[in-house]
Formats: sequence, structure tokens, C-alpha cells
Amino acid sequence: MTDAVLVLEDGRTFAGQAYGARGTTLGEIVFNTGMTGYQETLTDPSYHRQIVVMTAPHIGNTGVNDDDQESARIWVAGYVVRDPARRASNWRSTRTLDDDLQEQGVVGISGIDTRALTRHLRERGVMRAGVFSGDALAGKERDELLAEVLAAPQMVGADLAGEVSTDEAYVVEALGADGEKLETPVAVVAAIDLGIKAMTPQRLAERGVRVHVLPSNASIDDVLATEPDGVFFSNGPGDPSAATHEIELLRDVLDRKIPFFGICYGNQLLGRALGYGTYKLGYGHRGVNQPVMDRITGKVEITAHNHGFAVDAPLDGESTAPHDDGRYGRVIVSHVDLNDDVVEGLQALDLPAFSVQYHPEAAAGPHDAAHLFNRFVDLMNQNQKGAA
Ligand SMILES: NC(=O)CC[C@H](N)C(=O)O
Repeated sequence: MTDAVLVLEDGRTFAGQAYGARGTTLGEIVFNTGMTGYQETLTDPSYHRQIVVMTAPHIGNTGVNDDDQESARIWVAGYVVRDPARRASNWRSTRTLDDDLQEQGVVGISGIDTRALTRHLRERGVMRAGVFSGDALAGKERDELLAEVLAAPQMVGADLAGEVSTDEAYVVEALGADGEKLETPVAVVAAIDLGIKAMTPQRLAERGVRVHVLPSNASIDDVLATEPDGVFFSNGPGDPSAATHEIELLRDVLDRKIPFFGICYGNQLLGRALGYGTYKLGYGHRGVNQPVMDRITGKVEITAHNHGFAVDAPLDGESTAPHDDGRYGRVIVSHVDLNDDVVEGLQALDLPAFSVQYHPEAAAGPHDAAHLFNRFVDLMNQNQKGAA
């Protein structure tokens, strides 16, 4: 039975079965290669406006629980799977994935040859697409559906952090070794929520850090009002070249020599604040097994990724940050993806600032890179001692 259709911008179509909510959804179609972690993927705000294809063929086996949410809702624009589990079975599960997709109005499609679709996206690059089911499909010709896809906005130039960020600032308290609130934190961080995943402030809190999570439109005065030892920029959706306000905010932070750590979108914004360009990858990195070389230690980490853009910085040696006649001093590309040599991290040599393109908080994925949160805490400690 065919009661749903996936239409790609280049005209290729895939027939399947309606999954989750019925209706229309439009977005950029991307694929995720993680064999686990569908719940964390669905609730990662960086997937806002993207239709996600899972290359793992069987999705929903372990149901959904309240602990693995990376935010309060599903953010993907649409969901494409091969074979949904007929029955969810896990001791932590409180409901099925299909329930969540339906309740939250997320249109999906199943029964798709996700291997063929992924190969197509690898060859042609990610592109806009639409999933149509129920009344949205009834009586419509393929050309009408394609016209809807072609009218959808492009990801290039999209400034989306404001659409996913928190409206109000909130605090995640520092935790002691006993898991209880630590009255005197080891450091205070102002974290700019560009689409932050719940596990990120948690990883800092576990290291004794109090985290003030601020909305993406926070001003430098809002940041300074938290009396931060360090500033953090999170992951998030959209094109880093469009994030004008956030890039200016970051320059204000760098000018004050406040220790800075950025993840994913935060890495791209550090790149842009320093004056480098960013560009769109053909099909991006989305999964939990990307090998990344830390060029400072020579160690390789297996890491979780979700990015479609990357920083354009010279791989070899030090370069002077291009912004404003060397005002930010020297920078090295600290991390490189071993699959394709994409820049995966930046380290400023004359400022207390570094960032990675991948996800040390994991969720889902391996914990190889969790030590980077320690590196940030050390950087803040050194800075406090230097200032004392
Ligand atoms: N997870 C992220 O922070 C993604 C960053 C950016 N939106 C990209 O696609 O590259």
C-alpha cells in the first residue's frame, strides 16, 4: 500500500507508507548514519527545518523515554525510515516513537529504500524535499508536489537560532561529587543557546560549573551580568554566515579575552568571528562514528557529528586570524576529520578560545571527547589564576 510520497527537489520520488502524523512537511533532506540514538536525534534542535533519513533500517525498537530527550520536543521537520518497529520493547520505554511523532504533528514516511536514497544524496548532495500523506496527497499530481518542494526556503542563508533558542534565561546549577547542588561552583559559564542540547549544560554542571543559559539574542551586557569565568556557544540550526548578531557578540567576548568554548555551530561562529569563511558541505556529517584527529595531542577520537556547514581555514601551520588586521592573533586548525579532511576544531594561540565542530556531549554517541569539557574548565582556571 502506498499512502505517502517523498519528493526530492531534483524530481526523484519514493513511494511509501505514512508514518507519524499525516500531512505535508518540507525541509532539507539529510541522512544520519547512527545505529543508535534516534530519540536524541529527533529532539536535537540543530535538525530544525531538516527532514532526517535514518540509514539504520529498523527504528523505534526501544520506544521513547523521558531521560533521553535533548530538548522538550521533536525538532526534525520530517522523518524517513525503512522499517518502523512493530513493538517497542525496553525497560525504560514509556511510549512508542509513533505516538510521539503523531502527538507532535511530525510527518514521516516508512517503507523507503533508505540505502538508495542515501546513495542518491551522497552523489547529488543534500537538497530540499517534501513528504506528503493523507489529504495532502489525495488527488495531487507529482508536478504539484514538486512545485511545493521548490517553493520551500533553502538552508543556505537561513538564520534559525532565534527560532529554537530559549525565550528566557535559566540556570543549570553546579553539581558536587554526590550529585547534589554545589554552593560554590568551580566556575560560572554564560552559555548562549543557539539550539543547545540538554546534555551540554549537564556535562558542565557535572564538572562543578554553574551554567547561565542565555537566549541567542542576548547582549554582551546580559553575558557580563552573569559574571562569567567563561562563555560557551552551543550547536544550532542554520547557516553560520547568517548569524550576524551572534558573531558580533562573540567578537565582544574575544575582545575582552574571556575564555571561550564553542561546539558545532559555536565552532563555525568562532571561525567567522575570527574572519574565516564557512561553506556548505555536499552531504555533511551526521552520525556517531566519525574519526577526528586532535592535532595537538596526536590522538584520534571517534565522535558524534551533526553538521552541514564547515569552517574554511588553512589546515597547515598557524595562520593569522583574517579579521581586522590580525587583531585576534594566531590560530591553528586543532582537529581534522580523517574521512575527508574537514576542519573539526579551532584553537586560538593568542586568546583563550577554542572550539570543535563535533559533539563532546555525545547524546547520542561515543564519549571519547568528553575531556574537552575539562579542557574548558582548565582554561577558565588558568585565566582566573592569571588574573589573580
Ligand atoms: N549541530 C550544529 O550545530 C549544526 C551547525 C550548522 N547548522 C550546520 O549544519 O553545520
